[in-house]
Amino acid sequence: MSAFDDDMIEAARKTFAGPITFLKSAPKLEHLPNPVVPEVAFAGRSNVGKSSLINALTNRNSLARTSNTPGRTQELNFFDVGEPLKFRLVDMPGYGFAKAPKDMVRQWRYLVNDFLRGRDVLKRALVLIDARHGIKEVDNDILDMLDTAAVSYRIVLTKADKIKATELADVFARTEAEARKRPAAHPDIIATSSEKGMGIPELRAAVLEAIG
Ligand SMILES: Nc1nc2c(ncn2[C@@H]2O[C@H](COP(=O)(O)OP(=O)(O)OP(=O)(O)O)[C@@H](O)[C@H]2O)c(=O)[nH]1
Ligand SMILES: [Mg+2]
Repeated sequence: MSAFDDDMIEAARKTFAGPITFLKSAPKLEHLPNPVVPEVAFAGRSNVGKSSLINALTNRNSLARTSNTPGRTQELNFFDVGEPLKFRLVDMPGYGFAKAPKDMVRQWRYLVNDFLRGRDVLKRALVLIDARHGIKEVDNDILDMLDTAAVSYRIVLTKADKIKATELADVFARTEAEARKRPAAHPDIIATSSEKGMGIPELRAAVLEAIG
C-alpha cells in the first residue's frame, strides 16, 4: 500500500533518472550555495545509511560517498537534480557515533542548527532511523531541533532488509506512533532498504511531494 498514486511514482522515477550532479561540499556556513531552488535534506545517525539512500534514490553507485567508518561525512553535501535545475538534495553530517571528539559534536551542532534555521528553501528533512533500532535517545537532538526550527520532516526507516517482516511491522508501528506526537513530523513514515530497493519509488515520490 502506498500513499502515492502511480502518476506520482512515475513522475518521480523520471525525475531521478535524469541529470543529477554533485554541486559542492559545505564544511562551514559560509560555504553554503545560494538558495535558488527547493532543498530536501537527509539527516540521521552516523552509519544509518544517508549516503547509501541518496545513491539508491538517484540510481547511482557512488554519487554520495558511503563508508564503513562512522562519521565520515562531516559537512553538508549538495546535489543538483534536473537540468534545468529543479531541486537540491543535501547529505547532512551524521551524529551520535562513539568516540566523537567534543569539538566535533559542537561543530555539528553549529552547522546543523544554523542550516535548519536560516534556510527557507529547505522544504523538508528526511530523518533516517535504523529499522533494527527505532528512534533512540541520540536521535532526540535532531528531532527537537527540527521541531523548534519548524522544518517539516519525515521519518524514514533504513536497512529494512536486515530484519524480519514481523519485526519491521513492529518497529514501523512504534516509530509512526512517535512521529505522530511530534509537531513538525509528517504523520506517515516510510520503510526502505537501499540494498534491496524497498521503499525507494515511494521515497522518490515523497521528495517530489515535499518540493511541491
Ligand atoms: N544491509 C544494508 N546495509 C546498508 C543499507 N544502507 C546502508 N548500508 C550500509 O551501512 C553502512 C553506512 O552507510 P552510509 O550510507 O555510508 O551511512 P551514512 O549515514 O551516510 O554515514 P555517515 O556519512 O558516516 O553519517 C555502509 O556499509 C552501507 O553499505 C541497507 O539498506 N541495507
Ligand atoms: Mg554519509
